[in-house]
Amino acid sequence: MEVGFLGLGIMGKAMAANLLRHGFRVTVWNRTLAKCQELVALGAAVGETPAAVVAKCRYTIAMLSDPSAALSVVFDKDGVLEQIGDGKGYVDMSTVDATTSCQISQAIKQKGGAFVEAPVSGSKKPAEDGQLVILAAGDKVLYDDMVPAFDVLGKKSFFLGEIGNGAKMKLVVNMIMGSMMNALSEGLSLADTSGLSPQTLLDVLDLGAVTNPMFKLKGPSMLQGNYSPAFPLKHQQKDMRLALSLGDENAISMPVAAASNEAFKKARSLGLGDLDFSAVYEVLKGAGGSGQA
Ligand SMILES: NC(=O)C1=CN([C@@H]2O[C@H](COP(=O)(O)OP(=O)(O)OC[C@H]3O[C@@H](n4cnc5c(N)ncnc54)[C@H](OP(=O)(O)O)[C@@H]3O)[C@@H](O)[C@H]2O)C=CC1
Ligand SMILES: O=CC(=O)O
Repeated sequence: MEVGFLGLGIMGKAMAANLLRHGFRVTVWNRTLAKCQELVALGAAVGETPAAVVAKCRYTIAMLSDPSAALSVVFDKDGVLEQIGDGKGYVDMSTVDATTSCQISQAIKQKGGAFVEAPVSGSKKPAEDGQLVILAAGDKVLYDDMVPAFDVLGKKSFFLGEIGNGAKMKLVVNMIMGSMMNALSEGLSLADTSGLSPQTLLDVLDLGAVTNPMFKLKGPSMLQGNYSPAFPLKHQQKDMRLALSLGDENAISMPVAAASNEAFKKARSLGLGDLDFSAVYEVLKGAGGSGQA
């Protein structure tokens, strides 16, 4: 199977490499073209523009930072729309809002192409290991065509029906994840300032009802101040913002998510946006704990 791949950031690079490892022929494009070289070394071909990739490949996957990047790659000059058409499929796996996804879907369908949104749950390591959870929606025929690729990229894929449902599901999941990260950060800070060992807190949490892979993975590195980015904080804040907007549209009160969003915004204002989202701990330590914000 030949696929195009647009966007070689933390996730896109790992996902495209995984497809190559599993025998897919992959043509890559990245806004900063130099980043394609690592994939070329693994056997990828390079397309000079998104349009060139779509012209060459029947199926093209995108993994881009946010709604504005997702729209730009489709609608701008040399974008996906210039070459999409009958018999071609476009699969956007970026985390965006439902409105962005619907806009892309309508434009692609108008040109005769097929569209699936397929954001993923799971971070850098699951992307490297092909263990993502894929939250797809849109054209069912294209979804079925993509199953061999989804089987390589993920451990499970859900087909959620009409366009927008994948985007919304992803935002709900990440809203919960961001709030949990804030709760963990506050707990570590409270333990520390009240004379308890934060490491012992992690050990206690791990044995009780709230144990989870995220606390297990992130907790120890947070205590070491290691925020090497797997999931950049600026993207988590984008997801909180988009989830809150979904809450606004549906008149759902989300005080916990709103407070968490404020902490992520504060972290961004302190220049922590490119670090891992667990760096929000630095803000919560600064708010009352022993650490420096
Ligand atoms: N990291 C993670 O753990 C996870 C991330 N996600 C989601 O996946 C998406 C990608 O995340 P991640 O790989 O971490 O992000 P990165 O910031 O590492 O990569 C972002 C990618 O988007 C490209 N890009 C940004 N702006 C534009 C633009 N205007 N036009 C064209 N390309 C652009 C970047 O190109 P360039 O190299 O030129 O900057 C890069 O390829 C995001 O939506 C994120 O929320 C989902 C699950 C997990
Ligand atoms: O979007 C981030 C993730 O870990 O999932």
